[in-house]
Amino acid sequence: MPQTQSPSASVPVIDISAFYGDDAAARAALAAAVDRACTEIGFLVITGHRVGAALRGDWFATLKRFFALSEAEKARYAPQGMVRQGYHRVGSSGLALGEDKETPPDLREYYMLGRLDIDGAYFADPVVADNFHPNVWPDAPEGFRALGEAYYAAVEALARDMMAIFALGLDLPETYFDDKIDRHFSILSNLYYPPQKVAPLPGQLRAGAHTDFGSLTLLLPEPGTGGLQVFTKAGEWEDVPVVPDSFVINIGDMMARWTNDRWVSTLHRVVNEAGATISDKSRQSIAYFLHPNPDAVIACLDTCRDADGGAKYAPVEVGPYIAAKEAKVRKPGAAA
Ligand SMILES: O=C(O)CCC(=O)C(=O)O
Ligand SMILES: [Fe+2]
Repeated sequence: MPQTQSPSASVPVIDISAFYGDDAAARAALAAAVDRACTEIGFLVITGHRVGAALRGDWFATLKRFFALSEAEKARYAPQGMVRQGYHRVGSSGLALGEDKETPPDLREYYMLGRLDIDGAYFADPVVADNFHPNVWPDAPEGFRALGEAYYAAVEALARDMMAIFALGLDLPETYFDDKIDRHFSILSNLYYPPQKVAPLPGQLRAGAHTDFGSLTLLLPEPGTGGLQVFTKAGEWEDVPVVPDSFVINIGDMMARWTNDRWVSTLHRVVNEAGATISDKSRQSIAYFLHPNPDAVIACLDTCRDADGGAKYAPVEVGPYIAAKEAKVRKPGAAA
C-alpha cells in the first residue's frame, strides 16, 4: 500500500449480515449506518455478505491467466464500436476524460461481462437494445465462462440486496427500487493493472479521478491490495481501507441524482505506487457497476426534496446518461 497518504478515516466498515436476519432493530441500525456513510463520503466497506471465498479466489486466478495471454490472443475478443462486452486493451480509455479532464489513458486493461439473461422482447427493443449484447467467451483459460457467470450472478444478487438496504436507509419501502433495476444493464468489469515497466506520462494514473455512473458499484480489490483512494470533503485523497473478505461499495451518479445529492457520488482514483515510476507489481480488481433499467427515469425521490420541495437535477434517463459518459471515457484519441 502506498505510504504517502494518510490512513482512511472517512470510509466506514459495515457488517451487512443483519439484512439477512429478522431482528428489526438491527436492520434499522444497518440502514441508518449505510445512510450515514452514503451521506458523508459515498463509500463504505462491507463485510457479512454472501459471495463465497472460493468463487472469488477462483475467478481472480482465472482472470489472471487470461490477462497473461498474448496481446494478439486477447485482441480476438475486443468489442466493436461502443459495445462493452469483451476485452479492452491498455490505453483504450481514461476515466478522468469523463470528468472533462484531458489526461493520458489509464494504465489498465479489462474484460467486461454484461447481463446474463437477455432473452425476451424487452431486451431486443431498439430503444434499449444497444445496452444488451451477448457476452463474449474466450477459448482459454478453462473455466472462464462458468466462473464468470457464477461470479456475475453472485454480485448481481448482492447489488440487489444493497439497493434494498439503500431503500430502507432512505425511508422508502424495501422493494422501492425493484422495478427500476429488474432490467438492469449492469457491467462486470474485470480489471488488470499490469506491472509498470516504463514511467507513466505526466498525469497518467492506473485509474484517473472519476465518479461512477450507475446507482452503485461493488468493488472487489485483489486481497491485500491498496491503491484505491477517495476524495474527501476536506479536499484530500485518502486510502480506502483494505479489509479481508470485504467489498468496497460506492454510490454513483444515478444515486446522487435520485437523492438530490443527499448521498454523494464521490471522486475516486487508483494511484501508482507512491514515488515509484516503475513497478513490477500488478494489481487486479473486479468492479460490478449496477446500471438501472436503461429506460428508467431518475428523478428526485420524495424523501430527498429540497426544503422548498424543489430538486437540483432535471430527471434523466439512465441509458443515454451512461452512454454519454462512456463516449467521453472511450473517446478515440484516448487510445495509446
Ligand atoms: O480498480 C479499482 O480499485 C477501482 C476502479 C474504479 O474505480 C472503476 O473502474 O470505476
Ligand atoms: Fe470507479
